Amino acid sequence: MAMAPPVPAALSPVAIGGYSAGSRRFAERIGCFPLQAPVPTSHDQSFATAPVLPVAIARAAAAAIACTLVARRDSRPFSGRSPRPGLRPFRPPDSSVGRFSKLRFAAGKDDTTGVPQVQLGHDGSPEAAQYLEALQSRGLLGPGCELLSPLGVPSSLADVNQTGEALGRVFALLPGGRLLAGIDAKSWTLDPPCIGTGHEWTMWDYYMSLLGDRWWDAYAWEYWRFLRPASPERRGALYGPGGVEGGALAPRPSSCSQESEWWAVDGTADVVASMLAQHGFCVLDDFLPHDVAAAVASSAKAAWRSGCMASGMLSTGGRFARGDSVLWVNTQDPASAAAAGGAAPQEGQASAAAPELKPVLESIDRLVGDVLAPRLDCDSRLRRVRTRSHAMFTCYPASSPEVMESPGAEGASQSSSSTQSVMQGPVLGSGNGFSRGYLRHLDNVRHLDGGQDCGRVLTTILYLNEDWQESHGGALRLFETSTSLQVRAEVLPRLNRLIAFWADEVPHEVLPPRGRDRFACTFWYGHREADPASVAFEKAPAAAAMAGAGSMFLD
Ligand SMILES: O=C(O)CCC(=O)C(=O)O
Ligand SMILES: [Fe+2]
Repeated sequence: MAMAPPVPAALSPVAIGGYSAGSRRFAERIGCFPLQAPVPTSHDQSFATAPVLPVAIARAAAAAIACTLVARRDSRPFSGRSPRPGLRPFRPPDSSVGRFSKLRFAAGKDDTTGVPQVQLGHDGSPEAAQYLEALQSRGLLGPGCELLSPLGVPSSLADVNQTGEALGRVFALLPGGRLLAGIDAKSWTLDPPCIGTGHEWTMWDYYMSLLGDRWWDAYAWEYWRFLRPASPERRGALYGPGGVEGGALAPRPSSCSQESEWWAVDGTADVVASMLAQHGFCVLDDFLPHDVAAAVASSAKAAWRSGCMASGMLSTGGRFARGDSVLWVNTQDPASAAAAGGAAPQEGQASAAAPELKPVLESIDRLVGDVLAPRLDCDSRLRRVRTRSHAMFTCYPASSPEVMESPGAEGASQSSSSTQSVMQGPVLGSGNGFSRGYLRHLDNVRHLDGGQDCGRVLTTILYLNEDWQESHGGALRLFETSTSLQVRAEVLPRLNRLIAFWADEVPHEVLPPRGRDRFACTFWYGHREADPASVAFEKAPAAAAMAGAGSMFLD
């Protein structure tokens, strides 16, 4: 077997975020956010300090979960206080409790409209009718749900009925063609506002604690019911004529001969800034000279091949939501760090001397500090920026052959035309209860009920994948903030493409890549030094940019 190439010095891990296994399990169990990122003490996944959780919160959460579990064991509907604000257990009418233990998912997709369609079948029984009416009356059927037969009339669906299994009374055909295992829907279902709120992950943690791996089916059910493609007007405004991806793509003037930093030229810079202001994100192709981007891409690949990337971890401790592997690389110049008070990189840290990262940093800093900040001066967010994170390299590994061959993969690859790309979703990537992309989230949940401000203001991502086609999946799907699961745009992770978006305003999801590893490098601009892995941002609009900000790591 060929030897993996050596890791370039520039990519030796600084510290890879995460929590000690014990504290992570604890956080997962009670579904609470650790309040403080622990300071890394070594270069692996373990940190010495466990996250600090106020005892009162921990006890309250544990008690609420215990109460729920007891309620379930007794087969009584959950009647305790909801442990998660925003989580409202759904209770079907009493007569149907216990009857819908086999909500069955099967294959289905809509070929014509591009609107994700969930088709619901049932056995025609009064209980099924009650259940579906209850869903409908609570607005829980979702916009794409369609009954396969009128209530009271059994739905005929030959291939589902032929399985020979005892069917439940209600079953669902989801887009993507994947046959999902049944979930127990007897005591609750999710409320649309839960999806994408600050409590989303604690809620899914909670469901996981009840359902084990089957939580994924619940997620898929909710996702496909409520996913809405971008409206035609929105598509026209964001995607450009005929384009299905690259929303708010900054137009590179054909007259511009400048290869490097063409986006900083006056008129174009105005367009870029106004895209961010108008849409909340902007996309720049050919962001760097090609050889600079290619060098970063090959470093990322080398790091992945040499095995020095570690599993991405949520600050909640949950692992299920993301399928990437991560490597943080220090971008701080050792000399200036030392001058700023001895915050020199520790053993194993890479430095700003990393030749392939230096021009990247210079360009991204220039974009944020010289192009966006002065033009968006009235936007208080950019004025607050004082720090920039180190570089976070990510790899979302190619889906395994089994996933590739599943009906879901087939369904999704057929959907590569513009109207149907929206049919791709996380269901395709699921396996062992984990996502192979990164489920919908915000990079900063500060606006959301109970959300904590992690300090991130602007997310910038440089994509590193040559010849990436739509059939490779892996798009960054951006959602509207106001409406649950309303798609805003999709962006393919093409080499040398940069996307910038507001960390607290644009919910997004990474769709699972197909057949190819997907690489990217992310930097966050923040308003305080405590943001993970941050350093002072020299071009910071804030008057008192933090000098020699410390390094905290949390991926
Ligand atoms: O790689 C991407 O496109 C986005 C990754 C992401 O959302 C994250 O790391 O927070
Ligand atoms: Fe993100």
